[in-house]
Amino acid sequence: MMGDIVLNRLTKTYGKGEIKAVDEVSFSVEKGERFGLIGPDGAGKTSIFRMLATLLLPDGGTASVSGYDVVGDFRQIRRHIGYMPGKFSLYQDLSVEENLGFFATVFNTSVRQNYDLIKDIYVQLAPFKQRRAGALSGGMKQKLALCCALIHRPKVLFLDEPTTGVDSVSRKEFWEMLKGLKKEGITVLVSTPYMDEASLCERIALMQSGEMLTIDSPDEIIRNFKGDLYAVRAFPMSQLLGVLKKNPLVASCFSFGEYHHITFKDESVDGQSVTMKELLLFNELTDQGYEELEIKRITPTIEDCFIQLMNR
Ligand SMILES: Nc1ncnc2c1ncn2[C@@H]1O[C@H](COP(=O)(O)OP(=O)(O)OP(=O)(O)O)[C@@H](O)[C@H]1O
Repeated sequence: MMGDIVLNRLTKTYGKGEIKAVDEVSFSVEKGERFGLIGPDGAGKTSIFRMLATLLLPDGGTASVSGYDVVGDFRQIRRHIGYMPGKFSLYQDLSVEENLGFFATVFNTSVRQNYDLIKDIYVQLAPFKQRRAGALSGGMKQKLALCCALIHRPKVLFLDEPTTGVDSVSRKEFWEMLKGLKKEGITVLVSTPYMDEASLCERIALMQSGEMLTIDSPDEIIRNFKGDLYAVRAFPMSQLLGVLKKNPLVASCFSFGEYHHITFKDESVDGQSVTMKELLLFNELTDQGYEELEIKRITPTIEDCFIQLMNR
């Protein structure tokens, strides 16, 4: 099956080729799918968006959007897509209404013609329609930017970190709106540095330093976590990470909020099962004087999977 967005070994380098921002990345997004690019700053997400939106030329590989080639067919693509860049997509000195009207005019259409598509989102903005975009809250700005990216009824929507710097309530609302676009059949490629947003996509690509770590549904990625994950907490917490890292039972260990997350080594130590290792570790740490010790089996999050894949 031919995907709606197809990347085939797409590559972007900067400088004299020494910075590989996007390194032979391949993936395919189906029509109507909500697909997430998940990765920290510098992973290469923005470069991918800019190449797909025909604002940046690839240095290698190919990519197409709805069958149009990003190099040869850039005009068709520009008419066909909606693009919400991470920053500065709005005119700060124009009002809410004026921004929307402007984007409609650029695409040779009117707000009235496509109002039904943005209605659910725009009603939340309507009370502020006279306000300068620059004076809106972060969450409101993002809603307006989404409306502006949708106003010409694009078939494919590119959203580059739409929730960065937005409060958690607005982030939730924003994802609800994205889910609502499913019924319109719009293909959505969205990026985020927030691992907890990964589960809101149907499929995700985890990215780091220009490379894909894995591509799958969030559930499947979690199912593929290698080993059993445990959360460990004890008092005092300060030296515990180092102690765990040195422990021969422990395979991996990293700090995660108020806990440390660990996996045990695969090979059995003196024929001990994982449960026994948990017990052994508990006893060892108790002997070392740790108090209020807690070791519990947990389900990995996407962030745990990311860290595991990164260190593979
Ligand atoms: N114009 C440029 N010149 C030189 N290096 C660049 C340029 N644009 C991006 N880079 C580098 O390429 C790499 C990928 O950047 P990119 O912006 O695509 O990543 P990102 O995942 O979107 O991160 P961010 O959230 O910071 O934008 C980074 O190391 C970045 O410093």
